[in-house]
Amino acid sequence: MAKLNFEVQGLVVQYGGVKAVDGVSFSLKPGEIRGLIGPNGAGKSTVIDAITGRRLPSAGIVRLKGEEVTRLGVFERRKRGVSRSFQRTSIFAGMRVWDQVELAAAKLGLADAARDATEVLEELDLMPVAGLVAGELGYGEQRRLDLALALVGRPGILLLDEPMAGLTVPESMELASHLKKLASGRDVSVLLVEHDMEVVFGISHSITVLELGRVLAEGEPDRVRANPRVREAYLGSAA
Ligand SMILES: Nc1ncnc2c1ncn2[C@@H]1O[C@H](COP(=O)(O)OP(=O)(O)OP(=O)(O)O)[C@@H](O)[C@H]1O
Repeated sequence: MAKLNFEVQGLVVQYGGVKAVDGVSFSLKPGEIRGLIGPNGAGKSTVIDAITGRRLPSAGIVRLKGEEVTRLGVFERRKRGVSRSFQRTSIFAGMRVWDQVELAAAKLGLADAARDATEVLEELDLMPVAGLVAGELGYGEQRRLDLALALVGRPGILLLDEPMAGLTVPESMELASHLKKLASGRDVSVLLVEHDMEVVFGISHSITVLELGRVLAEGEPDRVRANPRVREAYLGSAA
C-alpha cells in the first residue's frame, strides 16, 4: 500500500436542519480496507450516499485518485471508479449470470466488456454458475454476483453497505476472504460498513468509528478496539 487513492475531507450532509454527517474525513490507499462502524443512526449509510453521489453534501470534498468528484452524478462517478454494492438489489433474477455482468461492463463503455466480465467472474469463483439465471443461485452466490457487478470496470473505490447481512457464518467467511483477495489483487480501496464486528476487525486495515455524525476514533483495528471511548460508546466490554 503506497500513495493515497481516495479521500473524504470535512464532509457535511444535512437532512433539513439536522447534520447527519458533521465534518467527517478519512482516506484510503490502494488495496486498503477501511471499516466504517458506529451505532445505529451514526451516519454510515449517509457517508456512503454522499460518496456515491446519491446525496449531495452541504460541505466537504470527495476525491478519487486526485480528482474531485464531489458534485458529479452517480453514473459519472461510477464511470470514474466510485462503485457501490447494493446487496442483492442490483441483480436481475431472470437473467443469466454471465449476461448481466457483461451488460454492466458494456454500460460503462468498456472496450472489451466480455473480457472484463470473465475476469471478474473468475476472481469471484462464479464461472461454474455463469450460465445459470441468477434466481437459481444460492444466497451467498447472489451476494458474490452483486459484488461482481460492482467490480466491472476496475473501480478505484468499492463501497459496501452491510454485505454480510443475512449470510450464514460460512458464507460470511467466504465473502470476507474474497474481499481481502480482491482488495489486494485489484488494488481497489474498500469502505466497509458492516455490523458483524468479527468480520470488520478481521479484514480491515483501518477503522473509522462514527458517533452522531462525527469521527469518534480512527486507526488500526487493535488500537480502535482498545480505545475506551469506543468501548463505552459502541463496542461494549465484550469486544
Ligand atoms: N432520508 C432521511 N431523512 C431524514 N433523516 C434521515 C434520513 N436518512 C437518515 N436520516 C437520519 O440521519 C442520521 C444518520 O442515518 P444513517 O442511516 O446514515 O445512519 P447509519 O449509521 O447508517 O445507521 P444504521 O446503522 O441504522 O444503518 C440518523 O439520525 C437518521 O435518522
